[in-house]
Parts: sequence; structure tokens; C-alpha cells
Amino acid sequence: MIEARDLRKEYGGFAAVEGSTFSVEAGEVFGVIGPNGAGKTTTLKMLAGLIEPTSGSVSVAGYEAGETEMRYQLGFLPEESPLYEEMTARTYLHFFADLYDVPEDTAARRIHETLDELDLEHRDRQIGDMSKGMKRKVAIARSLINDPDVLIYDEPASGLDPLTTNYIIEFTSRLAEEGKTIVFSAHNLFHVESICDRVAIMSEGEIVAKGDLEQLQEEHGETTYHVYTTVEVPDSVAKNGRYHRAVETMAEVESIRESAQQAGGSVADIRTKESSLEEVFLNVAEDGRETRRRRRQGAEPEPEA
Ligand SMILES: Nc1ncnc2c1ncn2[C@@H]1O[C@H](COP(=O)(O)OP(=O)(O)OP(=O)(O)O)[C@@H](O)[C@H]1O
Repeated sequence: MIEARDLRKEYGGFAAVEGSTFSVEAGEVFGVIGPNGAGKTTTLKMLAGLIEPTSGSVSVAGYEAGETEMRYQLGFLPEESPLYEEMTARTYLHFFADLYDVPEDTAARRIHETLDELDLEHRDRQIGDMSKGMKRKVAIARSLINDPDVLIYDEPASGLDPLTTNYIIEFTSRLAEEGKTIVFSAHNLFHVESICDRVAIMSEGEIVAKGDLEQLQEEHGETTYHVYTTVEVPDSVAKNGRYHRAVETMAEVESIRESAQQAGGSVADIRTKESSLEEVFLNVAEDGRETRRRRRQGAEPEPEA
């Protein structure tokens, strides 16, 4: 549904994004994460055809980014929505429905249903008088006005209270269940983890890791084994009548088992804990920083173009 090939965006010689290649299948939810300034917004804007790549290419639903037909397939939610403050939510949404050639009766029904689903009250209040969460909901409704197949959401819940944030994340998840293809960026990795099928981790303009959570955990995460024994073993800590020790390899688990048996006891329980997306992200960011530092010092080869 979306193909990005070797995307690069330069601003006055500075590469905000470089070497970005990824694809998003129809119906997938694809998360783009990374620290501030990593190139997420720049990437999403290139996908939406709002800025032109310096080199590389993007296609969405079979159209090249920027082609007029593409905009009918796409709903874009910018990080900060420029809303027309003096319009009411309803007039604003009808205005955009008109720009997308949505017939009047379809628009009225769609606006009504979407605002109902988003639980937006005060639809005839001027946007300038609305709260931040209400404005975000109007912007989301705007992204859906043309009933697009592809949604590109930049930080959909940024700066909102936890209740509204949850509401918007759940709403986004429902859109995915309805079959929309969604690319979104977020700093809250718990949200990304809970609704994304696959994730790209960006750092200093480059995608430094991508895959589903399982792949990312395998490649960049760690498994911790929490072993509980009935008797004290070296380096264990007494906990609720048992002895606990956390280790990272099965060989260490075996050695604990042997120690417990030698002391006349046994292993009562082993619990496995995989890295969260946040831990994977921190590992990848740290590895990426180290690789770039070495590259700058000439110890690591430049990536192939
Ligand atoms: N119009 C522009 N002119 C010059 N530099 C820009 C422009 N837009 C973005 N940049 C630079 O490109 C880099 C990537 O910015 P971008 O907004 O894509 O990052 P981001 O990952 O979305 O960050 P954040 O999480 O803070 O929103 C930053 O160093 C930024 O300063």
C-alpha cells in the first residue's frame, strides 16, 4: 500500500532523512518512533506528498506522492493542526468535504457519524473556543472526511490528557480494524506497542531498526529469566518464602538448578520477561549513537548508498 525507497531529504546540506526504505502492507498499522529531531515528521510529510524528497521515491495506493489522485486515498493529520479558528467544527468539516468533492448528503452523514464516534460535543462552537482535545478530534475528523484508505498521523495524541489520549488511541485502533492502513508517529511507546503491527525506529535521520515487536525483541532486546528456588543459591534474594535470582541465559538457569539440588532443594518457578518496546528502543538508540560515533571516527564503514 505504501512503498518508500531510499528516501532522502536535505535542508541546506543537512540530511534530515537519509536512506529510508520501507513498505507498509494494506491494513497494517506501522509506527515510526525515534527521539526528537530523528526525522519522523519529515518522513511522514514525504509520504503524504507535502514535501518533496531530495531523492528517492514514495508511492501510496499505487500513486506517486504528490499526484492529485493520491490525495483522495490519503488522510493526513499534522503534528499541529492548523484549524480555522473562526469556523465551527461543522462548517470546517463541510468546507473540507467540499474540497474533496464529497457529495453534500454523504458529507453530512459522515461528519455526524465520525463526530459521534469521536464523542465530540459542541459541534457548532467556534474552533477557536474549543479545548486542545476537541481541536484534535476535529482534525482527526477532517483526516477522515474523504474516507481514505491510508491514514498518516503525526503524533495523534500529543499533549492531550490521559483520558482523551486513550480515546484517540482506541479510535485509531478501531480504524485499523475497519481495514485502514495507518502510519503514525508517537513518543508514547506503550501506545505504539499496543496498536502497531510493525515499527521503524529512527535516529538522526536513519531507520536504525524495523520489524514487528518479536523481531525487534529478538534482534535488539533481551530475555530475562526470573528463577525462584526453594533453597538459598548464590546471589539469590529471599522473597515471599522463596529465593529469587534474575539471569539472562539458560546456562545460568541450569547452574541455579544444580546449586539448588546440591543444597537439597529445587527450582520452584521460572518466569520469562521479554524487553518492552521502550527497552528495545533505548538499546537501539544507544547502539546507533555508538555506530555513528565510530563511523565519524573512521572505524566503521559508511552504509552503502
Ligand atoms: N523546514 C526545515 N528546515 C530546516 N531543517 C528542518 C526543517 N524541518 C525539519 N528540519 C530538521 O530536520 C530534522 C528532523 O526534523 P523532524 O521534524 O522530521 O524530526 P522529528 O523526529 O519529527 O522530531 P520531533 O519528535 O521533535 O517532532 C531536525 O533536525 C529538524 O531541525
